[in-house]
Amino acid sequence: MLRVAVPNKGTLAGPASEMLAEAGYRQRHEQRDLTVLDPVNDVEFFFLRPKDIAIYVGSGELDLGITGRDLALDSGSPVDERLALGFGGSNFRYAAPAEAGEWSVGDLAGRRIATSYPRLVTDDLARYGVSADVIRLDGAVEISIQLGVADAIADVVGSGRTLRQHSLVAFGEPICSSEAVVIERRGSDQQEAKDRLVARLQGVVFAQQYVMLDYNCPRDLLDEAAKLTPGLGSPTMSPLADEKWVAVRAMVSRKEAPAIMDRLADFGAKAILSSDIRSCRM
Ligand SMILES: Nc1ncnc2c1ncn2[C@@H]1O[C@H](COP(=O)(O)OP(=O)(O)OP(=O)(O)O)[C@@H](O)[C@H]1O
Ligand SMILES: O=P(O)(O)OC[C@H]1O[C@H](OP(=O)(O)OP(=O)(O)O)[C@H](O)[C@@H]1O
Ligand SMILES: [Mg+2]
Repeated sequence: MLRVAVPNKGTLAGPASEMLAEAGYRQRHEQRDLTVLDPVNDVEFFFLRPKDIAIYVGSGELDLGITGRDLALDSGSPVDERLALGFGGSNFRYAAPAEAGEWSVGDLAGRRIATSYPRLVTDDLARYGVSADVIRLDGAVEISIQLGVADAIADVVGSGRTLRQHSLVAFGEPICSSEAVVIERRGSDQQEAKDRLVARLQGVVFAQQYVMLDYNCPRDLLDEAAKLTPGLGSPTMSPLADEKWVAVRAMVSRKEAPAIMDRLADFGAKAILSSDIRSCRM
């Protein structure tokens, strides 16, 4: 049986479970449940703290895990990234008080840097050849400067609201650009079962990036229509009762769909419909 780690709380927990459910796996109904057995798919899910997941997967106790790329890197565990899931996006960045002027990474030399991700920070400072005092805190890192235990911080930046609230300004290149990822242990077994779960999740990730467009197109404009909506292979075209018209169906990128629909309408297509795709295998 495949053993898979899923975040039990925090930013990644809800979307991770929703994505697994969409991929056809049984998920917990009770927030407090720590395990869920899915006998149909021969998988057992373990609901763990996001920070601990790479440790369980890296030790070989669990076969796969969903966690943040930043957390996986910070764990130092021997895990590989199998799939990026497209949610939980953030940047891990240095920040310092706005009133202290413009900082660069070199200015961190000899300073105290508070963070919940000490390995990420230590490794990054080493890349710059900067020697500083890394102070490990569990959370609420943004307040540490105000409270006098640090001169600068390195933390997760999502919307940037928390930094602004504490009059902090990010500086330097992002240390890590993160999102939720599926990780596995380097060189572990159960390859076939792992590939199946990853393929199912890939199908959901892919489906979320596309919509299905259906529209009726005048037959003499089909070439133009095919250029606008080439689909992934080629668009499906079916005759209609009225011979002058053809029904066209093609997948298009979700982001580009509204503009493509405008252009289809402009050149005379009718009954242009966009619908969600829930999952797919390409
Ligand atoms: N706006 C955000 N705030 C916090 N984490 C985010 C955000 N966006 C994405 N993430 C990602 O979520 C993961 C951290 O999750 P979370 O903060 O829930 O865990 P935690 O800090 O260990 O738990 P907790 O905050 O409950 O102690 C990281 O991979 C981080 O990059
Ligand atoms: O840029 P923003 O959208 O404001 O989000 C970033 C903040 O969210 C996270 O905190 P979290 O809620 O996980 O609390 P924590 O600091 O206790 O981990 C992170 O550590 C930042 O503090
Ligand atoms: Mg957090």
